[in-house]
Amino acid sequence: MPCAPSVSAPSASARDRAAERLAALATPPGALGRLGDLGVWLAACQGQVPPAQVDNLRLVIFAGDHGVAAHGVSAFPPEITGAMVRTFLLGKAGVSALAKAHGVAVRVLDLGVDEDFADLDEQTRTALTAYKVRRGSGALHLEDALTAEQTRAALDAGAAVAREEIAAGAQLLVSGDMGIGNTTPASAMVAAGLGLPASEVVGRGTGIGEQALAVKTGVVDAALARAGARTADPVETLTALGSADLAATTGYLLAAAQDGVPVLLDGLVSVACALTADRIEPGAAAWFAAGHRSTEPAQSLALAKMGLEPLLDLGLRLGEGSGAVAAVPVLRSAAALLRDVALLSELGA
Ligand SMILES: Cc1cc2ncn([C@H]3O[C@H](COP(=O)(O)O)[C@@H](O)[C@H]3O)c2cc1C
Ligand SMILES: O=C(O)c1cccnc1
Repeated sequence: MPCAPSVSAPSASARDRAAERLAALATPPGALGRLGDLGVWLAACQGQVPPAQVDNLRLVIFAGDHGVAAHGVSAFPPEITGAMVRTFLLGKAGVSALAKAHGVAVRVLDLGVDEDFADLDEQTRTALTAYKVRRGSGALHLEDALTAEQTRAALDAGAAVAREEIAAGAQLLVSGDMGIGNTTPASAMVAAGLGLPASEVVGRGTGIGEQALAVKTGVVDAALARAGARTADPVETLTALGSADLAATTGYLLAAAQDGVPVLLDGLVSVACALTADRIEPGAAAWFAAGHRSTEPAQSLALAKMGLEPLLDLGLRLGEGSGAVAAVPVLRSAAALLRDVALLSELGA
């Protein structure tokens, strides 16, 4: 029987050679700061020095609805999820503008939106819903978000999508999220992974006030209590506390790490799923860089647990992949510096 793919580390020899090249550039030692470190990470992921410029970047937005959204945890109604999916298809969302500016390909997939998109033309609807697992996910404080079979199907779907993008030439993958209420399951997954109470992880999402924040905190604590000891297992955590879209995102990020393709992480959902991927296969996080710091406490806590320092800190709290895509020019800057700067030994001084 073939073994399931597992995660190997980025190339230590490419990392060492890249660090040597960085130290030998015609710049004062350390002058490139974190751009230098980022270039070294990229070279280690690619296994080549200098690293190739990152031209082929792909964002996949995993969309889904969340039963918990009917329980007062978001500032917006669930109908926005489907409306935003249509906006991604039109190329008019926040992340669409950023992706256009930075040459990032965007694909949106419905893993669990609570509607059937009957108004879309057949080709668009077929592509959008090809990996759909269910309509909406269970309200995590009251019932499991998914069945075990649905969790497996969603993890496999995300992995298949990552492999399609890699086969099409992706040099770097980004995950995006769309789903009203999704910061609640994402916070619960971080609380489960880090062993923290809701009060330490929960944030304001789309901009909820004090009252809704108290409701959201209570919901996450109730969900953690309901899941109990199952939170010790990352796949069980997805079944109890996640959703179809979050499980697919986890499978996508894990497959990127297994196949040795680097990832720029986005906000809370992306990072909660990255943490879960790293719990499933420890070492996966070595393939991830943090695009930005979101305003959600759980995102910062999960990044710290994975040892990742965000490239940008702009007060962004959008999701969709926006913070990762905004960091793409930083990544390209790092690659350009390690590729195109002369060596001090070549100066002839
Ligand atoms: C118009 C609009 C566009 C968005 N794009 C991303 N989100 C983000 O906000 C939601 C999560 O926050 P919460 O858990 O508070 O609902 C998700 O849909 C996420 O993708 C949006 C939210 C709205 C309203
Ligand atoms: O951190 C995020 O990515 C985030 C925050 C609020 C709403 N949606 C996403």
